[in-house]
Amino acid sequence: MAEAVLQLYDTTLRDGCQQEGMALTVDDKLAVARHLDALGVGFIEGGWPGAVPRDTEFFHRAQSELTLKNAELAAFGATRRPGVSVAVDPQVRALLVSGAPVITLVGKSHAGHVQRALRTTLAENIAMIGSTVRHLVHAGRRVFLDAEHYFDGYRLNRDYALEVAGIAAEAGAEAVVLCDTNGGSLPDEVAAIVADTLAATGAALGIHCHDDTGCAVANTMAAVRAGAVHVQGTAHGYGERCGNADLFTVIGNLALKQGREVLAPGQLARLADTGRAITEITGVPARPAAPYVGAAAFTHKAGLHAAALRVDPGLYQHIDPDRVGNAMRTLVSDMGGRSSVELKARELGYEVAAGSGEVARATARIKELESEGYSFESADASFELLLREELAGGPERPPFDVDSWQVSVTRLPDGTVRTEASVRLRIDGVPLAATGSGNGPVNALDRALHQALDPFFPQLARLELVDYRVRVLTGDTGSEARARVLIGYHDGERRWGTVGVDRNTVTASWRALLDAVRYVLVDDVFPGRVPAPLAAAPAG
Ligand SMILES: CC(=O)SCCNC(=O)CCNC(=O)[C@H](O)C(C)(C)COP(=O)(O)OP(=O)(O)OC[C@H]1O[C@@H](n2cnc3c(N)ncnc32)[C@H](O)[C@@H]1OP(=O)(O)O
Ligand SMILES: CC(=O)C(=O)O
Repeated sequence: MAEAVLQLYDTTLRDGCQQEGMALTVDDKLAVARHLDALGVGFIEGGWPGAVPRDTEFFHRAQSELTLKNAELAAFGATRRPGVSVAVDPQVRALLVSGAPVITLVGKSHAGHVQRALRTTLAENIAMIGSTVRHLVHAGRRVFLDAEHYFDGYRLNRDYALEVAGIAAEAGAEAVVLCDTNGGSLPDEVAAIVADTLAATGAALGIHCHDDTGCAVANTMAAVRAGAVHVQGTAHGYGERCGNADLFTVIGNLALKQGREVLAPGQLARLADTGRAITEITGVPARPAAPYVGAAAFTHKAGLHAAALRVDPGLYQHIDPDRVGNAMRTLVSDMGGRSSVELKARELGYEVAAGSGEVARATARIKELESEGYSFESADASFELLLREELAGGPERPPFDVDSWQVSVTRLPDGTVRTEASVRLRIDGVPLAATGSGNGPVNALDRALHQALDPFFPQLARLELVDYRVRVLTGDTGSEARARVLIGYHDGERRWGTVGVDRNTVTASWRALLDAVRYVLVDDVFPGRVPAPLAAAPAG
């Protein structure tokens, strides 16, 4: 028998927005909807018009500003209130006014919730669901019913849960979406309850899982195996408490592990980019380790893994990252060997061989420097400078020399604090000095360096310090603590990092600052570098 076509239903803009820290503007929501549509999901739930003013505005603006090519817009809302005629219920009316072609109603399927939260009778709740679905279908809308607390409700009172699913289907709901609202279920229970509900009602079933047991994706997959044909989830698993099922993971699993055609041909390769674009808009980072789309999903640190990956990337990767638009990355660290250095060097555009002396020496230096507190995995630029030294057979001629630098922090009588830095450098033997002030020693040193060097090297003007992290590494007994400073830069196109270590935090910072400047200038003094993208900015 042919497998049923699966409906992909995204609820990032409604349930995803119930996540702590998520506060999207209407413009943000419109932008996220465009990305989801471009990916090719079937339904985009935009919010709850009539309840949340921002969502009312979203649906209003969507009518003129959102042209969807693949998806249908769904408005979410509750069934009519107890004892109120559906025709006059203002919230039901707001759903129609939203203009959304699809309406997803939340209805209670847990007898205890009906009696205690809704404070009505079991029969009235059945009537609320039936009459609201019929009303909206009669008005020409496609309707889904989100059966809230379905799995817990089924465990409490199976007959009642089945009655809710049955009445919704009978009234015209296209799918009855079984919700694991509290997210407490496990995959075998979900599979059994979906299968039983399907057998008892014959309704088209959907699944909506929360991740409170860490099983939202597994539960979703189990439900599909058991016969669910409509799958709900959110980008990056955004959602209340522990989140929702991560729709990107579900899509990857369905498409690549089960051969289900959930997206149009070629669209799967947009998955990682869609994930990155959405995090840019929400400002809520995705987990680097998120399957398929995470920045670390195909990132390798262990030396033995790198050795095998050189032979065949499939030896340590479950899929080819290209299939989901992601990329393999290698990290260099003290846990790597020559193969890690070789792979990283190639990633950066250098042709080297693992057996070469240069690679062996770079590997040994990394191990030694990391034992002193350096960390190269987020400092690609510092690694590249080290590698180039080995490839060049010694330190490269610096584009400038440093004579001295100085920082002063002064508290003034009016209570303000002034931080100033001065640097003394030489370019081709010619001395120059500059000063800079900033909101702290690193900022002031950065400005002084720019002040001195930008007139000679205009390409430095693009360099922007975007991240500064300092970690104090407590020494072993008897040795002094050191500071490790990691600095992140952006030049408008690429992002990279440098590292410095010293007992003095400002000196460690200076080293990282200097590496960044040298990194930008090496192309001038050492032409011939094969341009290669540096580590992509992590999604989120
Ligand atoms: C599982 C889910 O995620 S469902 C989605 C939940 N999302 C949201 O709640 C976000 C939007 N919510 C809101 O803006 C508000 O809560 C509103 C507008 C819906 C309701 O606001 P208020 O009327 O002020 O009430 P309050 O927030 O205290 O909610 C309780 C009311 O909702 C009713 N209610 C609860 N569940 C349901 C339901 N499934 N169907 C219909 N009514 C419901 C309760 O009976 C109670 O009504 P009462 O005040 O007449 O007794
Ligand atoms: C409807 C919904 O979001 C839930 O039950 O979890």
